[in-house]
Amino acid sequence: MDLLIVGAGAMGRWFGRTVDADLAFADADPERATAAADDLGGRAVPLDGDEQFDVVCLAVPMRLAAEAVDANAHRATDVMCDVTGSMAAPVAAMREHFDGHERLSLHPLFAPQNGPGNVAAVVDESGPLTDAILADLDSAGNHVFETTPEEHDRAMETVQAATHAAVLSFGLAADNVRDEFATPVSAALDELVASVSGGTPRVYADIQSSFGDGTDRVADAARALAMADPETFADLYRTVARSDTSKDGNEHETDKHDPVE
Ligand SMILES: NC(=O)c1ccc[n+]([C@@H]2O[C@H](COP(=O)([O-])OP(=O)(O)OC[C@H]3O[C@@H](n4cnc5c(N)ncnc54)[C@H](O)[C@@H]3O)[C@@H](O)[C@H]2O)c1
Ligand SMILES: O=C(O)C(=O)C[C@]1(C(=O)O)C=C[C@@H](O)C=C1
Repeated sequence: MDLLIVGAGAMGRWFGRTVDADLAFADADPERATAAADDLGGRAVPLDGDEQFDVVCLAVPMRLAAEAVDANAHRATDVMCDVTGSMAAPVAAMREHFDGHERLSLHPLFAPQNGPGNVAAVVDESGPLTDAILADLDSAGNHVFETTPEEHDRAMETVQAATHAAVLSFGLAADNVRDEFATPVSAALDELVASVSGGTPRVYADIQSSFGDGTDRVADAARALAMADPETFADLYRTVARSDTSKDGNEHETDKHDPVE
């Protein structure tokens, strides 16, 4: 299969490394396309070209996903897919601009250096080439699971926006203290702060813009904990503990709304 990857950044490169295809890269910054093609083997092509490919995969920033579908649909013959991290907007745009062809939305739930891992997938219209892409992801050691755009985007409020807000607000609030004072809990949180703050700021800002309801819930919960008298604090603490126990009982939902009754 020949594959055009639009957006030659971290995720575009990950997709190019993972899928067995003849690669071409296009990017708003042509030097990035050339660098990715040189590193991974393939060629750089103009962003505004008309050459067609079996598969076009969009790896542009999330806020540009829908317009990138519109701008690039004419360059795909068989498959459009995206790895932009949101699903409702690109899937709707692919239905509008690439009706009657194979369509796939993928979200690798890890930074490239932490893969392989879980990959959420909306197989909106399947076919031989989407099957081949999914098989390549699987062969690379990823766990691909099917979801819907609605379920995915809702889950991102918890696993991305709320998670990042909790970790980053700890990073903002924490004082510098001597390492000897670290507890197992504070040390684990320090590691998470380092991991989350080691990414690309604009990627994390886009996640907040898209899924920020999760952050509002974290802010409300932190405020409730800060205002609580000892009895109320203990109630809130038990609410979290109960929900964690129910996870051990094989309930995998992590999204608990309205923690404050
Ligand atoms: N980095 C991660 O850990 C990660 C993991 C999973 C999903 N994602 C998602 O993947 C998307 C890309 O993230 P990334 O980390 O690769 O970002 P990145 O900044 O490394 O790469 C994005 C690339 O897109 C290019 N670009 C911007 N606008 C464009 C346009 N209109 N047309 C063509 N190219 C354009 C940029 O020049 C850049 O090279 C984001 O939406 C992000 O949420 C990121
Ligand atoms: O650093 C990691 O491995 C991540 O999980 C990165 C992370 C995240 O923190 O949610 C960042 C953006 C992606 O869309 C998916 C995963």
